[in-house]
Amino acid sequence: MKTPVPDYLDEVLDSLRGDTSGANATYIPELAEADPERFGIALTTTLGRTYAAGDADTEFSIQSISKPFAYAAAIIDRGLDRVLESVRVEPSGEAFDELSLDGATHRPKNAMINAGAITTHSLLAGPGAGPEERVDRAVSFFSRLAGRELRIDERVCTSELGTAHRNLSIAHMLRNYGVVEGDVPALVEGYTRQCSVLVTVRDLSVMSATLATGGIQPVTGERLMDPAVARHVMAVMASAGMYDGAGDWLVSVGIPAKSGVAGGIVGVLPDRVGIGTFSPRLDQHGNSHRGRLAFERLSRDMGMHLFASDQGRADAVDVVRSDGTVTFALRGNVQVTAATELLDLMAATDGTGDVDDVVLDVTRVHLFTDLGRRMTLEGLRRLRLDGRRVGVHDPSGVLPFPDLGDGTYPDVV
Ligand SMILES: NC(=O)CC[C@H](N)C(=O)O
Repeated sequence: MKTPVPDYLDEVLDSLRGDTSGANATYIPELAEADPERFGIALTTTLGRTYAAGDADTEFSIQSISKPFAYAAAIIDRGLDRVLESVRVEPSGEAFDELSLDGATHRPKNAMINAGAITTHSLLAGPGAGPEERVDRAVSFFSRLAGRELRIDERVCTSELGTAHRNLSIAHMLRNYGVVEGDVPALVEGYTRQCSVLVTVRDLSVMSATLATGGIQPVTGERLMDPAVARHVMAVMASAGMYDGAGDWLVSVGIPAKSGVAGGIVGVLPDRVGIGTFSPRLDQHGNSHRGRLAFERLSRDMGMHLFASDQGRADAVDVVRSDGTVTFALRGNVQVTAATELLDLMAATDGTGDVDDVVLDVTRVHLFTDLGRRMTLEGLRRLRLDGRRVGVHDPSGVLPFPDLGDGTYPDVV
């Protein structure tokens, strides 16, 4: 059998291909030259599977889609408090390139508009970092998120730097108010290099799936950020990622997202999927027109709206019984839903006198929330009090030090 998911994605692209509304960005001359017919989509689940259709392997510059990921890196490098001192988390309702600062604090309103993103870039790689280190930090972090070595498109970068007057004026304004320090042209060059990293929709979907899992790259299994950082970034994407179209996007698509002027859009549905689309013609907000329509289709057809209440989560508990052993295999993120399910299933083994051993298999768990962990361990503790032998199978260490509350641990199996 062949999975029908790529066929579905193909159908989505085919149904939208004829819509040629909008236009390539022209303020970066190199982008005006891009083939406007390109159209690609990819979707990566939190379990690490990628499905793609159309121009899924075409590279384009990441542009503003770099902003949420650079923001995550800055929070990792400097700590959230330090970053919040420089950049606020309020939606601006303004265009991406607005010469915008909060009136009272003279701070950029969020990290998704250029003023905030230039500031974020200045915070990369620690206090003493120079321009090159900041760019290296961005490129290497993006590469780990994508799971492959990414590179900068020097032509796009040079092209943008030739006409970067607006970003230079934003950066001078930031420098004037003491929001950023040091050499302004070098800062704008670094930010522009960050925006010129080449990606495909596959890369974008894997990068955003890493936010969806709460910071674990779902293909390589590497933890790249704390769940709190991923949550913070997704929340800011939801409120400000689509600039002055953010409210409309959140209502009609309902997927936290970030667009770039080269025509990419990245979207993330926590605990479920990361999505990337690419189509160069932009609407009046500077967001890809057909990309938006593709997101609307996915949201509608696949029930992906963040606030839809009728959708199951990827998290699940499988129960396998054999010869006196019952294995509970957990999957996804273990929070209140999966943990209550697990406890109910554990309680149901009570009546079965033929079970001696209980094994908890957490091989496919991305993370335990605090609550999920406490509930799971409490279930194991109670099963042991009932006279069962309990063991945990945890090859990747997602449930470290599973103290059952009395200083003892389950067996390792
Ligand atoms: N919206 C965007 O993608 C803008 C990114 C572009 N590099 C700029 O700073 O103008």
